[in-house]
Amino acid sequence: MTTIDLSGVTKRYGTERALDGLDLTVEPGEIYGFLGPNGAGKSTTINLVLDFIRPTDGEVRVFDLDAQTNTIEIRDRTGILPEGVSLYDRLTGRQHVEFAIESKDADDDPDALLERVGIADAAEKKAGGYSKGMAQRLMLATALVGEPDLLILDEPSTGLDPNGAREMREIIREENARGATVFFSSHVLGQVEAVCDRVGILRDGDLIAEDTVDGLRDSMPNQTRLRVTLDRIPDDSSAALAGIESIAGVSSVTPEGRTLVVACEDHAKTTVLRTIEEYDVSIEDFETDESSLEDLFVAYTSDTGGSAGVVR
Ligand SMILES: Nc1ncnc2c1ncn2[C@@H]1O[C@H](COP(=O)(O)OP(=O)(O)OP(=O)(O)O)[C@@H](O)[C@H]1O
Repeated sequence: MTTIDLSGVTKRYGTERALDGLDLTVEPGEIYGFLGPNGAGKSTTINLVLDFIRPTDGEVRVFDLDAQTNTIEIRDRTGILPEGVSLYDRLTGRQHVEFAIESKDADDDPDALLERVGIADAAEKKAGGYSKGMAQRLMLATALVGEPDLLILDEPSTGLDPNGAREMREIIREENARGATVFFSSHVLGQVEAVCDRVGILRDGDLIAEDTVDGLRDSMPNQTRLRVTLDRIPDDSSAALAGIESIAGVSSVTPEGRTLVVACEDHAKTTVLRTIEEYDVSIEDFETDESSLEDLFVAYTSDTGGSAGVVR
């Protein structure tokens, strides 16, 4: 059985093509991270899986069932954390969970679910008064109702503080250990890197890379991250950043106080160091480390970035 199977899926909105012949397979028991910049087509894919929208072309199957003809069974077996909050302001947290339990004909304990997502204290509070993070936690509680076979999480860390994001990762792992398949979309990469078995990178409606995080790293062996500490911030720091960013092989430059973090191909390292010194600053220290998924993501999805190619 395959949990999610899209084959040759194209979705057009008028003349806009959101997906372009997408083939995507998620196996049972996987935690699959679906990455892509804004507008890449992630939410469109999720909406197709749940039959909220229909493909212009191609086939969408979930649990080996046709997404269009077996929608109710698919939704019954799936827990969904949609992008953006959709709560009823006048209902309390517990009422939301109770409603989800009733709709799924499940027998979960609403208080246990609220406790699990860390908002037991706010069970009686109306959702209209929830903070963004609390709202996101409540939506997660409703997604967990009925021990779904598939959890679909669209940008799950939205609105969460670092603690909330860590707790979200723990819940994802627990759900997976129970047997759930997890499919989540994100452009926040730390989340994905920490929990995913496999990652697919979507760009302009096309899956441009798909592998384990380690596999993606191996496919770009020359990609490293350079941390350069300067004696001071250059006078014209934006010109310095632009100058470094324009070097061939550099995919991103991030200033962290007096330290510059540069994701680049190996061969560009010397040019990066030389270019930095042109801005009248001295390099106090530098170190290189293995590229993070974030660097790979930038390299894959930016027009200027590195030598990223298609690895599928
Ligand atoms: N209802 C719609 N009508 C017209 N165009 C749409 C509609 N929904 C999405 N699109 C377009 O389809 C493309 C893919 O959008 P989608 O929302 O799937 O991207 P995404 O990867 O989820 O982005 P984000 O990370 O910003 O949520 C975008 O170019 C978007 O403008």
